[in-house]
Amino acid sequence: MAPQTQQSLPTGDAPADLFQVQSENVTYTDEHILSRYVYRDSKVVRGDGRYTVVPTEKVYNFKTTRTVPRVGLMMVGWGGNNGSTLTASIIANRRNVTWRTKEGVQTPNYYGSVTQSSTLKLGIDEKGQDVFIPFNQILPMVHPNDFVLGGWDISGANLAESMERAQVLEYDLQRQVRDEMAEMKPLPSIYYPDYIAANQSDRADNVLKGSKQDHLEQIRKDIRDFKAAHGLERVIVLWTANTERFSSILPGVNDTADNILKAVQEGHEEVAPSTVFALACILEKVPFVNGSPQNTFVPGVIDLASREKVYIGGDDFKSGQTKVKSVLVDFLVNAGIKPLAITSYNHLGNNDGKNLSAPQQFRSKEISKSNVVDDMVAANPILYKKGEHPDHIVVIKYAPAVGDSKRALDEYVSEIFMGGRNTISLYNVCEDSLLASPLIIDLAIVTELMTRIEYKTDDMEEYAPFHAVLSVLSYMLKAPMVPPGTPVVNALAKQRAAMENIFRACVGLPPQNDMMLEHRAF
Ligand SMILES: NC(=O)c1ccc[n+]([C@@H]2O[C@H](COP(=O)([O-])OP(=O)(O)OC[C@H]3O[C@@H](n4cnc5c(N)ncnc54)[C@H](O)[C@@H]3O)[C@@H](O)[C@H]2O)c1
Ligand SMILES: O=P([O-])([O-])O[C@@H]1[C@@H](O)[C@H](O)[C@@H](O)[C@H](O)[C@@H]1O
Repeated sequence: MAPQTQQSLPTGDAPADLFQVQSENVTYTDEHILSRYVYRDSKVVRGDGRYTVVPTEKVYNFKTTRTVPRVGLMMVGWGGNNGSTLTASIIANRRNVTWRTKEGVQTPNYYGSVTQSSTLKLGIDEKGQDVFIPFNQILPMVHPNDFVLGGWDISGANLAESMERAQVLEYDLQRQVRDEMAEMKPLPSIYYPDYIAANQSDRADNVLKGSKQDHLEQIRKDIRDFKAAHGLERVIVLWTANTERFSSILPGVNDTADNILKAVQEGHEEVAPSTVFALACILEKVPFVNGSPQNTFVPGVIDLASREKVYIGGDDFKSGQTKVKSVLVDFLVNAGIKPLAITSYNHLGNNDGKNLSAPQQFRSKEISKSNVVDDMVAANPILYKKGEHPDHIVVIKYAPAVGDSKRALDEYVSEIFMGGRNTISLYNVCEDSLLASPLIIDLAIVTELMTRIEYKTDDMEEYAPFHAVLSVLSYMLKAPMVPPGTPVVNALAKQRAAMENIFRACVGLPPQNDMMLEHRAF
């Protein structure tokens, strides 16, 4: 069989459809891609210490609208390090701005975005070679260059001032995009001081007055006005504002849709700004994604999103230290190696770090960073008895001098063969915002794509959207939200495979299985 050679991707702008699937199970119309997909799994029946396994099949019919709408991305916390960095980067990519650093001329890209800079295997060619395509070609997706950007911030600084304040991007790039960014000004936002660190108060010069109900109505109006002003067909709202403290879950207050809406009307103190934003979005039929760790989605919000069939997703961008952890622990446990202690320490000096230096805001982050290994540990009862798990320590310290350049130090101590020990130490340094910004792109793109996909099983009369809680976003998130009562998956490879295989199914392709029998059985 011919050796695998580095495959070159199609150059230039891919045609409207880079590929078409020829199958009796796939139909292309001008409006839709229709696929009939046989979902195969195995049903396990427990016996007396033995299992009976029955392979199962269920037909899902998928319908994907092919036309990509004009999409607005409204960020809460637009003037922050992530929001300003993302905005400058999209402008740079859109205008193909180049800039000089000591390493020479730099060109814009979307590295770190799985939709823009990763590939997937389409199949094998006549020589048995793998054929790869850009991930964003598997289904029609919005291109980040086409996002219409806007949003809110409690800081009134324009986006050029915010970019300068963030100190993330090289000056030679900043100077070339600052004029355009200076025209961008965040809308006034909701500010409830006790939800974020007191050290944020000096930024809060761009805040809404009035009651919580007034705030809800204003955010709804902002969304409608933004949509109308830019002729948008779809708006996605994404929280990249500061980490809030957790809200208490209170029966009669935030446990149902009606109660949480009543709590807002009554101005209940236990309703966070992020929750008001989520409610406003749901009522405007606009998807809302939470890039921070707080429990924005109290039960009442999930109830309302389900009732209104509006997508919500979260929590907390999975950008660096946790992303590595969700790969490393998956490798160790699946190799039969038993992590005994995971110590994750990091320090950073940006405003996020400043906010997280307050105990309640740190606690929100500690929770989202600590649960990421639970599914991998629970899946291996050979290594871990029921309820047993590795020591897992999370430390975050604020060191202004290092700015956005987060230092992450991790130590993994594991038990290996015959009582041996293995210690892996990692030192991971990078601009936190350069890790998070591509995730914002992917969260917005995948969320928008999901609004154009419906499914119908043979026992359903009509096509329907997926569950309101978009668990398919989990690859980009530390603490993935899932429909109530369903399993949480944190292992990064599984998360990516799920997203890829769902999109493959929408064009009638089987899940990627890496069996490569064509290269093993001659
Ligand atoms: N790698 C990463 O950067 C990363 C990874 C995971 C999660 N996050 C989370 O993303 C969020 C943003 O990170 P960042 O580095 O951009 O932080 P940042 O502090 O630079 O930006 C947050 C912005 O939100 C604004 N803000 C605070 N409360 C607001 C409100 N109620 N409404 C509107 N704006 C408000 C602030 O003024 C600030 O401009 C943080 O919660 C952080 O924990 C970041
Ligand atoms: O995603 P990740 O690198 O594990 O976690 C990061 C933390 O280490 C960092 O302290 C925090 O400021 C970022 O918001 C992010 O949450």
